[in-house]
Amino acid sequence: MITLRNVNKIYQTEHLQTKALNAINLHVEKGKFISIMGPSGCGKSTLLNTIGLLDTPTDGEMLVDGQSVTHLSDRQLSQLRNRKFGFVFQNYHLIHDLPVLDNVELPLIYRNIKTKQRIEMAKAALQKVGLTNRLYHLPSQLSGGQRQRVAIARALVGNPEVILADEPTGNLDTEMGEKIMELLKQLNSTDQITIVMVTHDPSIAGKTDYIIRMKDGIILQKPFLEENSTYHDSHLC
Ligand SMILES: Nc1ncnc2c1ncn2[C@@H]1O[C@H](COP(=O)(O)OP(=O)(O)OP(=O)(O)O)[C@@H](O)[C@H]1O
Repeated sequence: MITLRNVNKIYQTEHLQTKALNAINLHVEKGKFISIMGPSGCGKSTLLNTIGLLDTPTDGEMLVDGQSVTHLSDRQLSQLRNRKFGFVFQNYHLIHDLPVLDNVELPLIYRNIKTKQRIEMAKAALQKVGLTNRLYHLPSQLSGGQRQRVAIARALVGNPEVILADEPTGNLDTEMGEKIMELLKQLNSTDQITIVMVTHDPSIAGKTDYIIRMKDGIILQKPFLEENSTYHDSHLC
């Protein structure tokens, strides 16, 4: 579904050059739930944002459904991004003065969907995350776990094939984190949504199909699950 071939990402500031991604080869297969782990600054978010077409590689090739995206215009990239991906962040990224329903509707406004249909789609997404009783609450009137559910509903509302989640349980206590993880697992297994998730929590990562371990911009280790199978080799080119 998504393939990175020899992808590098170099950030250049006035005093420092950082190789955030160093010759990354990776294939994300449809329907999988993958986690990315590694120390702070090793390139996890950069990798996630590159997969989601939010960051552009410095060089290397990226394919989405077998088509190279390397030479797409910004407009083509943002259309593909909006259609294909839903994003979930550690800090929820909700708009504070908009009620839950309006927050979830937002991505549909960019698709020129009419109001009535937008409301129906947003309500359906909120039903999937179990929040139909909070449609008109403001984010400040919700718990952390509920805010993350709203953010997941917003990611789901456009029917994405892939959810990219950057530490979705990072601000939640263990119990809430596990509930969010159950929800993501359910979306993966029932709705066949591919999920790539950055996490620092080994117990959360252990519930995913496989773990990509990074250090200094490099994919360090092939997935530890099924250590002796050929399965992982087909995922990491
Ligand atoms: N916009 C930027 N400009 C310059 N350097 C950057 C930029 N974004 C990231 N970096 C650098 O690239 C490296 C990788 O950053 P990234 O955010 O991907 O790491 P991470 O593994 O997600 O870290 P954390 O776990 O702390 O969130 C870091 O050394 C960081 O300082």
